[in-house]
Amino acid sequence: MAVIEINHPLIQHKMTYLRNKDTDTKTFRENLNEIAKLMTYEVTKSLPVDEVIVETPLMKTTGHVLQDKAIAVVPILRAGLGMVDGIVSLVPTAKIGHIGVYRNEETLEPTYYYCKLPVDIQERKVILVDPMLATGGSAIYAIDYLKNAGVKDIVFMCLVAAPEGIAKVLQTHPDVSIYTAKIDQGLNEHGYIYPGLGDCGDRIFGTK
Ligand SMILES: O=P(O)(O)OC[C@H]1O[C@H](OP(=O)(O)OP(=O)(O)O)[C@H](O)[C@@H]1O
Ligand SMILES: O=c1cc[nH]c(=O)[nH]1
Ligand SMILES: [Mg+2]
Repeated sequence: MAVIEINHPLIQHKMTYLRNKDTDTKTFRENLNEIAKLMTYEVTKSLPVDEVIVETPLMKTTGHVLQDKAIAVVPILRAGLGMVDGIVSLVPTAKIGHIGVYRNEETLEPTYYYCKLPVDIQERKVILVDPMLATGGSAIYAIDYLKNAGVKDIVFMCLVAAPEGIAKVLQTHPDVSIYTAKIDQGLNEHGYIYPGLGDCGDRIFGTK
């Protein structure tokens, strides 16, 4: 499908705080969640709705509600967890799955370690989330896993994407749209996105 870079002043403002190496853990977490929330408005633009009758204090009228099995949010552990609250605070009907994948520091290959998905996930549009799209290895692994579980409709939401990772995902999964807050310049020799924001999982959880 496509890569959509969501340029919005509020997102740009908050991204600058995420990038700043001196931003403390609490502020980092708050901004990450707020950006995910702002991006959700864009990503959910085409969610299906059902027509219902609702009674106001004056009269009956028709309204619309999100279809019951509309979406599932699936964070790629750990850093994806930093986006979940912001998203589900806007979409209360969303179910949540988890896929644990970490990148081997030497080979940069994705290493799978955990997964739990809603039983009806194949009936839902899945918003797969991870703040960072670097080589694309983790995202591609997770998309493969979801497709093997029968999921048909997947979009990928991240905050910072390297051109290399975008190309890899679009090449292997052209049916998956990528929503990102920023397309950055590239990857350094350690597979980190530059200018980037460092190791996102470690900055969210203070593990380094
Ligand atoms: O596109 P890739 O080259 O796969 O890199 C991106 C992945 O790397 C980071 O996770 P990490 O492996 O550091 O695990 P963590 O989120 O638990 O820190 C990040 O959160 C992505 O999941
Ligand atoms: O820049 C990067 C690349 C991969 N994973 C991260 O957390 N940051
Ligand atoms: Mg990760």
